[in-house]
Amino acid sequence: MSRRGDWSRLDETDVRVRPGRGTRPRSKRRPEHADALSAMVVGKDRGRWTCAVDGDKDRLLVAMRARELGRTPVVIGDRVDVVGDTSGGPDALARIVRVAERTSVLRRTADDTDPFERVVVANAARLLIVCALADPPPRTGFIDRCLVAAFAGGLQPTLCLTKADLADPAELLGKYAELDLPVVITRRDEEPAELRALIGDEVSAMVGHSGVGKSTLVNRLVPSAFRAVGVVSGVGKGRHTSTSAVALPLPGGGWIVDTPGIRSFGLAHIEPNDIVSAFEEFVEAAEECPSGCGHLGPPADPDCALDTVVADGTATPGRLASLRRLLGSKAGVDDTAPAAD
Ligand SMILES: Nc1nc2c(ncn2[C@@H]2O[C@H](COP(=O)(O)OP(=O)(O)OP(=O)(O)O)[C@@H](O)[C@H]2O)c(=O)[nH]1
Ligand SMILES: [Zn+2]
Repeated sequence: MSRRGDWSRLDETDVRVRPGRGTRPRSKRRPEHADALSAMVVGKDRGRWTCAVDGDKDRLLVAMRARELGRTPVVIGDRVDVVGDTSGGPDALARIVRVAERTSVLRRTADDTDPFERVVVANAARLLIVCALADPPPRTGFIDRCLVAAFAGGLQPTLCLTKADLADPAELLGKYAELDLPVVITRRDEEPAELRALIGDEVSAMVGHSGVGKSTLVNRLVPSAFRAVGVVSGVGKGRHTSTSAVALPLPGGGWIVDTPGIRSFGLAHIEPNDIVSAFEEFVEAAEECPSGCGHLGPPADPDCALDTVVADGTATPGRLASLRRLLGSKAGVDDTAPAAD
């Protein structure tokens, strides 16, 4: 199988033992592991994965990758099958034998230490884009790039605007009105009840620059008693020692995946049509575009058909402008990456 690009379509047939080289007879297939347990990966540290059996925060185990998995990446949020010592005891080590097809992916961008874009969170339903209304001032460039990563990766982007005691959200909201995004506005002296309800029992990934109030929010969402899960995986509070993402369990059954150390998102692989797909009313028109159309409109794409959707009244000019701003932000130079924390 070709590994790069194909991981999202993995199924159990991909973890068969490979046929021997040359004239050696085919090795027999591995047992199907009918007794495997299903689990969600909630932590990853130095070749060990912490998994929650059936997504239950009270049934944690630590696993290694089974040899038959080859180099299939296993990341936070992955749904995996585990076998072996699944007792979850202090010295118990289970084995991950299968990785389920992913429903969404969040990739971090390549950087100096690693030339490949890599998936950092799998299967998150939502991307919480945390942005302070002031101190630090909001950066729309960063928000736009997060939106592109979410739309292309199949996550529902959600704006989470913090520090509402310091500034009025109206101006910033105006810039995103046409995108129909869920928005929650928070401040540290208030319970984030609305955010809690939005997350529900699903997995949400969280991103934001340093200082926007992510920790403040997480502390409100995740009671300290629940925080122990992060410790098992060797991350959690002492996150300065690690840049791994970690999933923290919420009282409502959902999980929040903080992504410390992720400076920006991998957008290089994204095709314009991946973004257009998230804008239903433009999808059909995009098929009429010349091949390779970037959908930016004139002068870059003078024959782009998306303008016809506005001309016939199906979409507003503002909606197309918002879509094109996102398409443009993918192409733009990423000077919006938050500093490493
Ligand atoms: N005025 C005001 N300040 C806030 C609010 N939320 C957080 N802060 C402050 O903003 C600062 C940064 O908050 P953190 O929660 O540490 O931010 P963070 O995003 O986790 O930052 P890193 O830990 O650097 O990643 C702290 O001094 C908080 O007290 C808020 O709603 N209003
Ligand atoms: Zn086009």
